[in-house]
Amino acid sequence: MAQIGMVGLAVMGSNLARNIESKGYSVAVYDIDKDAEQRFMAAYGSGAFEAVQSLGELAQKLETPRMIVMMVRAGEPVDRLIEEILPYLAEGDILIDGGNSDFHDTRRRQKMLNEKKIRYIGMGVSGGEQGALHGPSLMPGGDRDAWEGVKHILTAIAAKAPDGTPCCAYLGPDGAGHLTKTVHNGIEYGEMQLICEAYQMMCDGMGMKQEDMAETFRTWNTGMLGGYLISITVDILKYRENGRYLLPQILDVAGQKGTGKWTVIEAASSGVPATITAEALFARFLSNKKEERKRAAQLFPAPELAAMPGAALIEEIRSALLASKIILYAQGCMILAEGAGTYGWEFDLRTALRLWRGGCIIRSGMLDGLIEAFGERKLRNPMLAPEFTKRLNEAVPSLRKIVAEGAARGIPLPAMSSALSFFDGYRSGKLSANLLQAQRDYFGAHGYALEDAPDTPRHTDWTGKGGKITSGTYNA
Ligand SMILES: NC(=O)C1=CN([C@@H]2O[C@H](COP(=O)(O)OP(=O)(O)OC[C@H]3O[C@@H](n4cnc5c(N)ncnc54)[C@H](OP(=O)(O)O)[C@@H]3O)[C@@H](O)[C@H]2O)C=CC1
Ligand SMILES: O=C(CO)[C@H](O)[C@H](O)COP(=O)(O)O
Repeated sequence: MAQIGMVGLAVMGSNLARNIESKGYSVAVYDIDKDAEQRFMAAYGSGAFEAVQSLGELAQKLETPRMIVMMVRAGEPVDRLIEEILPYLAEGDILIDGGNSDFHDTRRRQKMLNEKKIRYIGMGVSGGEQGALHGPSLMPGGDRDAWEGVKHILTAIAAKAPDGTPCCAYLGPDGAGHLTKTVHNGIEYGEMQLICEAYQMMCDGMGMKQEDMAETFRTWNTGMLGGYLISITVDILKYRENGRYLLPQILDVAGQKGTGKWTVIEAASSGVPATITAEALFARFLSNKKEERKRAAQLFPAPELAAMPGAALIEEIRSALLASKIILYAQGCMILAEGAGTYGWEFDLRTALRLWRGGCIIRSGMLDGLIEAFGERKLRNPMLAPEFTKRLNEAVPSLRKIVAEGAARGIPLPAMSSALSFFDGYRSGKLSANLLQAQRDYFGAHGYALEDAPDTPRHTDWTGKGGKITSGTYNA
């Protein structure tokens, strides 16, 4: 009998199964793609693995209560798999969805499964192929007693943070784990786009050679700015195939599998201005319009300016990246905090931040500072913590300079520009929304309030021709 089942043996499922087995557990493995299953057994079958031919056989081969991890594509395949496996499960069995599921789906599935007395965990997994094999960051949410049943396995396979604690902890009920993973990926989108913009400034703005850019990113891989994404950027910049750098040969059309989009949808639903992830997502969409972009490039030439000189400018790009990254993480924290309130979860933001210190794609030198910032006092935004306030005041002048240089040269910097706009909006005691409210009241009788009576709605007949009926003043 096997102690745990793994369904889906592509890159994540197969490596997680190997990780679990390496910690002394026996694993029953199953994939609908029988070639994938055979390849897995041919390579690793000498270990404590047992391949099964059907979901019914999987259920028979597992110790009870059964623990089954699903590592399949998010969306309809998860629903289909649950429907197919359900007849073979018994009361108290534990199903874990380790894919990148939309947390709304996880909430729905947990409710449905709990009614059938099946325990459910929606678990974010991050770290890609290497993380899954050697230690991922695991973000479980769902049934607490299911967590109690599986935590010995999950904490054994998880990455360890620099202080030695496992990057795996229970985050809260139903969708808490998957929302945490979604926001992780939203931050991932933002940070990747910011790094790409720094690269484009160096490459197109300064005409730097690829080996010099690699060396620059290498020196940046320290402190708050340092982290996994900077380190892989160094490797990518250095990589050659047949003597030629590979990076310039790669088609500039970005893919995406949904989590960035869901982060932006959740941010919009809960009224959080997650501007950097939104711009990073839209930048991917724009990259897809390759043919149109090529045509437009003929019609709209870039401003002709000499390449930007100087080592000092590289330091400005570094600072601009740091300022943007602080704002990006602050926006991510805002989404999580808002989500926890909306869905009524007992959710400690610091637990999520601790899980991101090892194993995951956004592990970086910024996390300890964020955990400390939220520990000190009930902060809504880490930008208001003294350490981050100081860093931002030091680095934002560089962000202004780089955004201006990019604009003058026609280099698109959507994530950095939106970081700066957010920053300036956030630090403005007075915005132009007074005019906006007046416009809404003018054309739709939506009402507005005065500075000295913010809770008293009023309406003005701006043209002298309006009626006496006003619109409701609710916010959607
Ligand atoms: N790749 C990554 O870096 C990361 C991926 N994830 C998430 O993990 C999940 C798995 O990703 P990944 O490993 O990349 O794999 P894929 O999503 O590419 O493939 C999943 C595997 O599961 C199989 N499968 C699909 N439906 C079933 C089913 N009903 N029963 C059994 N097997 C099934 C697929 O077979 P077939 O191909 O025939 O459909 C395939 O072999 C996804 O949700 C992904 O978003 C999370 C973190 C990182
Ligand atoms: O979850 C992941 C990393 O954390 C996966 O690699 C995911 O596929 C990345 O998102 P996208 O494919 O949309 O870039």
